[in-house]
Amino acid sequence: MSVTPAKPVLVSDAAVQRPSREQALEAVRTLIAWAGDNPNRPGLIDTPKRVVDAYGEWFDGYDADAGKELSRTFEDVTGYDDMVILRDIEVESHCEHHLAPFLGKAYVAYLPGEKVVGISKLARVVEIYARRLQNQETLTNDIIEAIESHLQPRGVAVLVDAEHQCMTTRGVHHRHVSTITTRFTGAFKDDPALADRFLKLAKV
Ligand SMILES: Nc1nc2c(ncn2[C@@H]2O[C@H](COP(=O)(O)OP(=O)(O)OP(=O)(O)O)[C@@H](O)[C@H]2O)c(=O)[nH]1
Ligand SMILES: [Zn+2]
Repeated sequence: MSVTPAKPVLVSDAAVQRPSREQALEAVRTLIAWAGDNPNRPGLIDTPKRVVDAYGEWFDGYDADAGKELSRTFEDVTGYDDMVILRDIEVESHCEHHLAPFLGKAYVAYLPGEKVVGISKLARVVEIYARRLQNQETLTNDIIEAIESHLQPRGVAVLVDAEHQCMTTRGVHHRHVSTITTRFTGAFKDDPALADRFLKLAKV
């Protein structure tokens, strides 16, 4: 039996330790039986392993540090002082209420202060927070706060547009409803024309 060393969970709670891989496999077997099937039948025998590996991928944001991604900055941008905007960043996340996927796009802009960051790092920040359990509002806030605190820009704008499978495949069963969350800080918050330009450039 392979046992993964227990790591602390992100939100510190003395009563909660990250379980061993074997415990996670057992939990998936339990859910399969709860669904009404036999986890020992040939078609399902390797499923717990696949699900646990998939969880490792879907939730690898817990082991990543957005601050580290934003720590390598550049100062020589030859006087460029307008917003930098990334459109259509893929969001693949899971809601904390149902563990159901929510899929969509993020749009991230910032007005550089002294520091400019490599553009791929902004997409990495989105990915790190998306690969944790949260709701869309928290995802939006987490992205903003990471950029704010590590780059000290003149302002940040984030928009997330996503479809929640907990609304489409269960519960209310409303297809094609997208949820949009936005947050603006600094100059984007103070100047509605700037926020407007962000929305126009994002072409959401
Ligand atoms: N604000 C917000 N709500 C979310 C998000 N993801 C899922 N939800 C909602 O979370 C709510 C959970 O409501 P509950 O009444 O506790 O759970 P439920 O009985 O499964 O609700 P239904 O989905 O309506 O069947 C639902 O209304 C979901 O649509 C999110 O990112 N943000
Ligand atoms: Zn949900």
